[in-house]
Amino acid sequence: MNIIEELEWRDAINQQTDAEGLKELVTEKKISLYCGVDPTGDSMHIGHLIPFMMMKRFQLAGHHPYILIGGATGTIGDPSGRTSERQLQTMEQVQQNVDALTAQMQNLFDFGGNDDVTMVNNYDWTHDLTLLDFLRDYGKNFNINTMLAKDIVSSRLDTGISFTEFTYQILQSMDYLHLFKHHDVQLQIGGADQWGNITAGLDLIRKKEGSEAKAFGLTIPLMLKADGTKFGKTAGGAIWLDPKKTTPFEFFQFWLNQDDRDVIKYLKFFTFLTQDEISALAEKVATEPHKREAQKTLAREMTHFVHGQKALDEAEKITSALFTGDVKNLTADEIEEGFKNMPTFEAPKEEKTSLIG
Ligand SMILES: N[C@@H](Cc1ccc(O)cc1)C(=O)O
Repeated sequence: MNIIEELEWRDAINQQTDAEGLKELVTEKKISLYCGVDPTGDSMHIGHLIPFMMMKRFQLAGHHPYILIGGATGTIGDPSGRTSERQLQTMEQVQQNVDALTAQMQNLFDFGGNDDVTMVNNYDWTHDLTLLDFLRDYGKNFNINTMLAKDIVSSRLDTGISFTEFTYQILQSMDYLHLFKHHDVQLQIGGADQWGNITAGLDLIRKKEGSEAKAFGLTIPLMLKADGTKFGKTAGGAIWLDPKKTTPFEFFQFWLNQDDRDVIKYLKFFTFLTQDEISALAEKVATEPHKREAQKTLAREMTHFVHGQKALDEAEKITSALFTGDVKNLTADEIEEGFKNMPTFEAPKEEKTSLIG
């Protein structure tokens, strides 16, 4: 199974520009690929994590990921998936967020250690570009009609979109061109809402580098829950990677409480477990669902990946102490945290049948 076939098995592909071509390329050679994130906040949440988990899969298969932090694009703001204009952040805010996200990425990928990963910031090749060069070298290759037809823009035509946000797709396209030319990056991946930006980049590459240029795009599906509610959000808000915003115990509980109907989908999508390991867990969901083996494995794998072994041990310790009621070895803080984050189970509603009438 090559990496693309593996992603297909994991149901992790939404759209691809040339499925056969990409399969051929990844079997032929080790490629470089990239995915970007904008520093719009000081922490990623689990939604952001998804494309980077896919990058990690490529890396484990021997390919070379480039992680792009959008120090430039973050000063503009991607209009994708939004119904209204963003408020601009100050340059200082953007820089603080770049630092915070860089540190988080360093936790997930082992830079300078075993992981073969490169981190780049698009501010580096964007900040000294003059307005005239921008218009002559890049703007000239973008057709307004094509730009208007992209979902990102067309969905905003009623409410309005500034020239600044309208231009965002050009900035992201410049990144792909830059990485293609200077680092031989041949694939960009992103969430489902990135399709318009990714294909804009491919058009630019073909215009500047020739129609034969071998570059590809791939998006990852939007995660849906079986009960129809939004994945990754709880009553308390998003599930953050920053342990100060979502504690490792809360993070662990989030995964532990997934529905039987979703858990196998998430194991495939989020963990690095093999096909055989996941089939064995699917069997357990079917035969002994009360043991919640699949959920426990999901919670362990994810907490370990994001927070490491020590935090996982701690989360498991609080969970099992609360479960058995044996809390004497917990500190007051641990007990308080446990209770604060205890899942609330809704009692099944009794059917009321009226005896009269
Ligand atoms: N637009 C992407 C982030 C990004 C920025 C620059 C890029 O070159 C690529 C991706 C997002 O909002 O998720």
